[in-house]
Amino acid sequence: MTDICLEFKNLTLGYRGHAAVHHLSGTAERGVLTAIVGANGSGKSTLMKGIAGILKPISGTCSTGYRRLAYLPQQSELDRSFPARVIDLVSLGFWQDRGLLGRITGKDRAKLAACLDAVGLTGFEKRPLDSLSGGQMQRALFARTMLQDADLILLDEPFNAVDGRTIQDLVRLIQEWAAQRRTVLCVLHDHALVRAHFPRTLLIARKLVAWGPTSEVLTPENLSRARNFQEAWDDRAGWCEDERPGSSPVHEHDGGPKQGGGPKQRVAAHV
Ligand SMILES: Nc1ncnc2c1ncn2[C@@H]1O[C@H](COP(=O)(O)OP(=O)(O)OP(=O)(O)O)[C@@H](O)[C@H]1O
Repeated sequence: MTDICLEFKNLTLGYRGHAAVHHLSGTAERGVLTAIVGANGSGKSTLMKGIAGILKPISGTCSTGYRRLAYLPQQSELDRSFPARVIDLVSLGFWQDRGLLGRITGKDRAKLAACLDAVGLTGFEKRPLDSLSGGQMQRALFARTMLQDADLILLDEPFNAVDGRTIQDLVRLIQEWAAQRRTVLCVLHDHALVRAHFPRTLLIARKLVAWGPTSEVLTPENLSRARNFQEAWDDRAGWCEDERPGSSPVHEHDGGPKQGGGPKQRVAAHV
């Protein structure tokens, strides 16, 4: 039995016919902690949405071998003015087991208390969400993620506007998840943090630049290639930049997988 949790085959994702992530192929193994790195607009969140099934592929496939998925979007995509308390938000982690109106059992309450304790929020149960600091909110969202008991966890910029102490605590939790054989993909901008704590990295610039051991991916050469790809990108294009008029025939990503033969990857496309 394979230990692959995720497999991309020539995956292209985008919006209204405009591709945002091109021809991604590779695999992620179970229990591996991977950082997703790239400039603003390089397609990191688009990739997360594709894996979560929120965006359907324009072409290619994203196949998954996971049992349960937990997806934590960027904080900017969350509405904190919703009149709810910490306990309401965290209890949503039971949704897959209990449904929205399901009764929470005594055992569930003990689990909930343990998760709040693990993120340092014991005593915050009744606090309204709009009274939390950014770091406290992120801790509550991590507690909800823990309750989901997912084997594939997607975190989109979880450390934005979060202080060093909170980052340290949350990184420790992420490492525990990986030690429990959960697969974690985490979008990050801080390369020092990635080098220190994330064994694997996927570097993206609308297409895969490199994917593999972090020390082999975050090289000056790969980062410079990523910058060049990104700068050359035309957001209005509906086709691959490798196949623009004048180089080879144009395709619109609607005829199934067609390889766009870009520059060769320097690192094997699997983790
Ligand atoms: N809902 C949408 N509709 C149309 N285009 C979108 C949508 N969301 C993202 N895009 C475009 O897709 C491209 C990739 O965006 P994406 O958000 O995936 O990048 P990112 O790497 O996550 O950026 P950042 O680091 O700024 O969060 C961008 O050109 C963006 O404008």
